[in-house]
Amino acid sequence: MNEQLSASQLNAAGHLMIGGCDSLDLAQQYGTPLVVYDVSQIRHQIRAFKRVFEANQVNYEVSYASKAFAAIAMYQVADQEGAHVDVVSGGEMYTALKAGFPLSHASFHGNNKSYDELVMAVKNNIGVIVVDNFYEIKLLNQVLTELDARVKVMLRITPGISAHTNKYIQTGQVDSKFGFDLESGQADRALEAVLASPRMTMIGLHAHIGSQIFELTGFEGVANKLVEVANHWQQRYDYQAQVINVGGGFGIRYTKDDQPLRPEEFVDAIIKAIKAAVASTALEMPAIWIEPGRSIVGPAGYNLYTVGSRKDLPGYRPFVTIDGGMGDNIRPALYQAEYETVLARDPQAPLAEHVRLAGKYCESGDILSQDQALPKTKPGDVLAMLDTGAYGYAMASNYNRNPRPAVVFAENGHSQLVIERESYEDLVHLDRPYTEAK
Ligand SMILES: Cc1ncc(COP(=O)(O)O)c(C=O)c1O
Ligand SMILES: N[C@@H](CCCC[NH3+])C(=O)O
Repeated sequence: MNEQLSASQLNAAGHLMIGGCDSLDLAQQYGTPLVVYDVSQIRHQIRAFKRVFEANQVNYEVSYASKAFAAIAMYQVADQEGAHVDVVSGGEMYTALKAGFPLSHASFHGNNKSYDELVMAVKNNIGVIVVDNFYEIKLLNQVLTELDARVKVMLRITPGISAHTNKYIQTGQVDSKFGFDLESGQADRALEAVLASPRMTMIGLHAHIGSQIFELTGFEGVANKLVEVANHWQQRYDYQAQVINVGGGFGIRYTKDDQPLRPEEFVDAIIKAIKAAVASTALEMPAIWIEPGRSIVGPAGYNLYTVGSRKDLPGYRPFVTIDGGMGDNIRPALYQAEYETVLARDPQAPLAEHVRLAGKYCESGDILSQDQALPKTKPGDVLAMLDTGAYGYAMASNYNRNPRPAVVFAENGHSQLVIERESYEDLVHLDRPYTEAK
């Protein structure tokens, strides 16, 4: 059986179970394509992160990077688990507010926050704004003056560390579009500007080097770099950072070729690196914040699809086509991301062939998997793609005017629809007829 599944995930009939629910029943009840989250896996990972901090006796926040999957239900689960969240847009903030998530427990990120978004954040008592650039410092000062308000801020630093990951998801290299550069002195000037603002309370510094990272060295590098900056700021400006936020990026296992550490092992190493670095300075130990997205929701997510057409060509790997594709998961087309897929009614069935799993979109690049070993399949079979919970639904589109799938949360044998499937009516809801201009 696929190594990413455990025997406990099969029921007596041999079907794949997700959150204690039979995946075939879920496909039947809610239709496909369907995104299903095993909620207890989400909770389990948040708790595992918290335990590492507690074992190391440091103050902390586990800030769920909600861009990985944002929905009212997800913000509710984050809140139930006492997680902090990171939001990157007015839309994520709005969704969190609708979920009743206290924005005072959220950080607001982004390299081009708009005036309206800053107003929204400040009016709703955002916990902290992670300031990215000089334009934002000016705009935020303006907003704070107009609203006669104060806000906590952190500065996002570009640490000059290139993570070994797809270049589209690297963010820590010197010429990244995010954050203040250290070498050129931008970061110092940003600190001066923030300390000079009577309305901003500077609480700490942030860096994020990228996503789906497997090596510890990048994380240890960023930990050391942030302590070095904090130390420099204390010596030069008498400013003591209360928080060091190392971002997220902990890699997860998508296929058998991926052998990452457990997410909490990355964090343990980061905490130890920060503690050791701080011990060699006169700094007081700051709180450590992390911003995991993928590692919290990725492994908890499954995409269920129904098999339709098939194309066989002598000498070529066959195409097995499912009822979804790049509209519900752009990652294979965008990053050559790979996934494992199993036959939901019998993940243990002997593998019979290698196929290309094709999507239904009008695009040659719409291949979810270039080489997937599967048992013999037939139209109507349900396939379960594993570990799709991060940046799948979150990056879904309506390309070809295909409605986006439904999302279901499954836990302890119960399932609940948390995002409805889009209807054709939803697709035209915002359209307005055009009257020819004469
Ligand atoms: C600032 C920031 N924090 C956290 C994350 C979450 O990263 P990941 O989902 O890889 O944990 C990202 C995305 O890469 C990010 O840009
Ligand atoms: N969307 C990317 C990760 C980018 C994270 C955002 N900073 C992915 O699917 O891997």
